[in-house]
Amino acid sequence: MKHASFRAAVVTALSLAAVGALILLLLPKYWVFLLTAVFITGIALQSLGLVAGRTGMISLCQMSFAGVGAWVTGYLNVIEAPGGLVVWMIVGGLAAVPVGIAIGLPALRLRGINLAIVTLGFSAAFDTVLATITFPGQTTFTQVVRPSLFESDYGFFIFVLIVYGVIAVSLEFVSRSRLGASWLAVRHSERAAAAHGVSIPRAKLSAFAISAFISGVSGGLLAGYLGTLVSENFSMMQSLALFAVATMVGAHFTLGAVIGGILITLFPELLRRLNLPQDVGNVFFAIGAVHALSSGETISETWMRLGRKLLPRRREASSHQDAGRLPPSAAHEPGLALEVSDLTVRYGAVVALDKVNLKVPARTVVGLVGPNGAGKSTMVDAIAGFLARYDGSVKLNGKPLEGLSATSRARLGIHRTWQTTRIAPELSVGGYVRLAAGAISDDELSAILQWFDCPPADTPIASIDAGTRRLLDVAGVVASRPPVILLDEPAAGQSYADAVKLGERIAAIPETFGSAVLLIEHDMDLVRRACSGITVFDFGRVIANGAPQAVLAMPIVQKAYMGIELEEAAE
Ligand SMILES: Nc1ncnc2c1ncn2[C@@H]1O[C@H](COP(=O)(O)OP(=O)(O)OP(=O)(O)O)[C@@H](O)[C@H]1O
Repeated sequence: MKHASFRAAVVTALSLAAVGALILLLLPKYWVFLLTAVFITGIALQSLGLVAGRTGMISLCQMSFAGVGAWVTGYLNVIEAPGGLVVWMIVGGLAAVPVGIAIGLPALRLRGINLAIVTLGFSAAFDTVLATITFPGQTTFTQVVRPSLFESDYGFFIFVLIVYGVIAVSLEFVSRSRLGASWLAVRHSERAAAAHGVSIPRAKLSAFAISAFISGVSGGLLAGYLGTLVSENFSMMQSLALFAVATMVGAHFTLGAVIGGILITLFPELLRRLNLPQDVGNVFFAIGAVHALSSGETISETWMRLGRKLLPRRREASSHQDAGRLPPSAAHEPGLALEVSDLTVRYGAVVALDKVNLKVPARTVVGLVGPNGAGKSTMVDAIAGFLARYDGSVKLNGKPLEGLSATSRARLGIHRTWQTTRIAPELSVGGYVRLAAGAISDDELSAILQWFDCPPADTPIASIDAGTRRLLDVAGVVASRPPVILLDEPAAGQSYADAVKLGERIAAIPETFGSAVLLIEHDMDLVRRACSGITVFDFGRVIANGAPQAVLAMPIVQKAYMGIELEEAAE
């Protein structure tokens, strides 16, 4: 994993160095000056790509964060604070962080259009404030002093390119870390992210904070680039145009941020040469954004897809390394791992669970079966903390869980899978297992993936089929070796042979990893193979409980589950 981050970082740094050298060698000063703006805009786009592209939150006030950074940089320049532009723009970026967190707070509750309105409102308010207080040095025409090493336009281009590279490389590392994986997981499914113990508030606020910092730095760079600034540089319209371009190009890709920077900077230049009004650019950006949203593909993704077709095929996803060693079996408390007492759940008038009791001893696999609508998934939701309220109690190793969120329950040791997988397709196989399992060595990761017949760690999840994703879902929760694992129909979509194999694997989980498993399944062969005990639900009540063979032979179970009439079953 670290190697992949390092490789990506080196590729990014070398590409930027090569592009920078070509620009400096081949282009006249005017174009170098314009391209400096491309990379400054690219930095602002990277910041928006983080919050919108990676984490899935709409931010229509990104240029306001840049405005905060620029204002602070301008102020430090006017008072001749020590450190010069490098320090000023970092301080400017840091000043934007609390603003980013303040804007991120509504994002904890709001999504989509509601979050868009809040961020747009902030942008409009910031416009007014900036127009009133004006930029430091604006009225006295005090130029922001550039670093002495990078004073000329050529020098400042190199300076901006270095800052762009440092931010792009840092984002490469962060995006491959657990924090980066948690942003993608939150974007894809907040519930699934919480089930892995991801703190949704922390993921969202960290995305806003880091994004505001980067945007603030871009504002500081703009101050050094232009010398003096006016409030129009950071207006609401600028934020809207930035968002439209970020959506169109896919600003969370390094390539996308550069393409977006080129569009925003050079399109107005083209329009000026064609004697067309500048506003035409915004119309073009809006159409591009709508196209990207409706086609589901950004310009970067289109280019990368075409690149993959045109360029000679890289070797297919690597095969597994030599089998590593599985992590040791976890030593969880003996006794009852999970105890559910008198659990009642109502959805309005529907009583989904009615005073249900269930026990899962440590290091065992217990099956939970019943016809469709019997209440099995509701049971998993209640145990894992995904229901707003229920009556009764759920205990993990004897400790009541009432009042704890899904994230807290996951951190205490209840991990679950879902009936339909909710794995972020942008992650790699290894990235997903690390998100689900936390600290795990490369060897252990490889061994677990092999144990479940999952593809190697560097395989992109987008390239694997639905059945394999379900296996990966199970591998992720098992790799974390929690006291209790809840598997919701893991064999759905698997072939008979694969389901048999999966049953054997699930039966071996307690011995191999130390976890207890509550298994919901309709495949009775798998249940017989994997479980030491089963509980049968019908209409939200427990109708039978005991050893699999005996319970599945009960007439009441056969009638409820398989539709066999009592009389027939009794014969
Ligand atoms: N969000 C909801 N709002 C209202 N009713 C619900 C909701 N979720 C489940 N129900 C109802 O609660 C009952 C139990 O549903 P649940 O999904 O838990 O059953 P299940 O045993 O998991 O079924 P399946 O095997 O089809 O997944 C059903 O009558 C269902 O219609």
